[in-house]
Amino acid sequence: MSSRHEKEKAVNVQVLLRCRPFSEDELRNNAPQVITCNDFQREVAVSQTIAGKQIDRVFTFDKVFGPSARQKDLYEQAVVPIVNEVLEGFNCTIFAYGQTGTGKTFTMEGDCRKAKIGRNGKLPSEAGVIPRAVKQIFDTLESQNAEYSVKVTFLELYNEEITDLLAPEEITKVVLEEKQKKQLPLMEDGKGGVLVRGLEEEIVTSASEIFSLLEKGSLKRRTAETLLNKQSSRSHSLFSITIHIKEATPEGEELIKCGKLNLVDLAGSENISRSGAREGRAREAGEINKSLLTLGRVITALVEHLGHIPYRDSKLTRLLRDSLGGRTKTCIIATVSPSVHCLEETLSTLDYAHRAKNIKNRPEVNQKMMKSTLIKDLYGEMDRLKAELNATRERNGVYIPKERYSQEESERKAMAERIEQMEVMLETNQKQIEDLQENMMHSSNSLLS
Ligand SMILES: Nc1ncnc2c1ncn2[C@@H]1O[C@H](COP(=O)(O)OP(=O)(O)OP(=O)(O)O)[C@@H](O)[C@H]1O
Repeated sequence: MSSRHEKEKAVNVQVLLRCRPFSEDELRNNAPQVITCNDFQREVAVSQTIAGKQIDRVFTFDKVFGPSARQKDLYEQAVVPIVNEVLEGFNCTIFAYGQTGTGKTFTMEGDCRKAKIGRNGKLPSEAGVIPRAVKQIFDTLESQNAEYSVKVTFLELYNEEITDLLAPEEITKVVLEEKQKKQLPLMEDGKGGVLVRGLEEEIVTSASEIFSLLEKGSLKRRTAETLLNKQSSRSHSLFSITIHIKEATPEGEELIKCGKLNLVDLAGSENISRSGAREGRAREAGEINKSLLTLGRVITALVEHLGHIPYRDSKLTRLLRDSLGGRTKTCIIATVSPSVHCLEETLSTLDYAHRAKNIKNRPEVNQKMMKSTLIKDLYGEMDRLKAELNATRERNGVYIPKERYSQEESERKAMAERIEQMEVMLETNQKQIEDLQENMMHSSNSLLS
């Protein structure tokens, strides 16, 4: 009975396909088109000529957005319901997956510099999922006159190292290299999840505040890319928004509802096939994208119902474990190019995305917390931070308990006073010796004369 009930609650990961328009380069080279999208039928057809024969393959997805689909269309049809669920207290994740240059960043961010809200309160047409979600969240919260708090984190994962894109320090090569050595570690949070130790959590009060943080984070990402010779197509970025909303029960009890939205721009998917083909050499060159490979393995293990799911094998899958087979609602946006030049990668993206449709999650609304419980949790968090601070002191300097510090400090002061007294005594004694010597000189001179 309970297993049937469990099955009823299982929800498949939603998978959308977006095909971008031809780029200027592809148009100039008259690249033949091999992809045809039928948005209404939710189908994508791939035409290939193998040994003179035309072979068509058709894939069906939960939604299909062809080259003429606008940012607004994708957002309204696919993301608005997801953000509403976050506001209802669910955790939701949206991944962008696809070959480099197929529009993952365009879909997730759009052009961030142009994504600011204009004077009329509207976003520009090229704004992507992140700015639109931010706007929807604040518009809803403000229209509900709700008491709420919103906090965001923004991190980059490159070569299994986590960089905080919201950390405040100045961006110089030295600072960045120093940071590369001291990567933020992942820790179990004791509730079955993980947390990134030391990650900045920014409390924000308006959409425009988030836009400037995003801009700062993206700038930091680009600067690091140039200074450290990184390749952006090999890094993953994770932008998370956590919302707490206060509600009152009819009995007047205060409850806190919590929802979280994760927006993930993955590394270019061609990195998996390439690193897979030349795994040994790629690993040496630091080219292998362990997180992307493990993501693929986790998906395989989930859809083939293998006993062991290798979440712990990479940081990306540890961070997003709950989004893959867990209690989070998940959506994957797979991006492809229409051109023949990308055919091989396009087919691999389509196969991968199609397989991911079989992953089942069991979304559960987060339990509302009593305000007093939340405060208790926050005290717990403060204790944890204090312990971390102590640990940091221990590592970076000499840490001694306060009592011992006070005792040693008063001993040090007493000693300094004694030294001062002795210096005065020494000076007086020296003066007396000099006086005596002078007197002796006088006496012997007068005796001689
Ligand atoms: N749907 C679209 N409509 C118009 N232009 C698009 C679309 N998708 C992508 N582009 C354009 O294609 C180019 C490549 O897109 P983008 O940088 O988003 O790719 P990407 O998949 O994020 O690549 P990378 O993995 O290197 O980060 C950009 O110039 C972008 O503006």
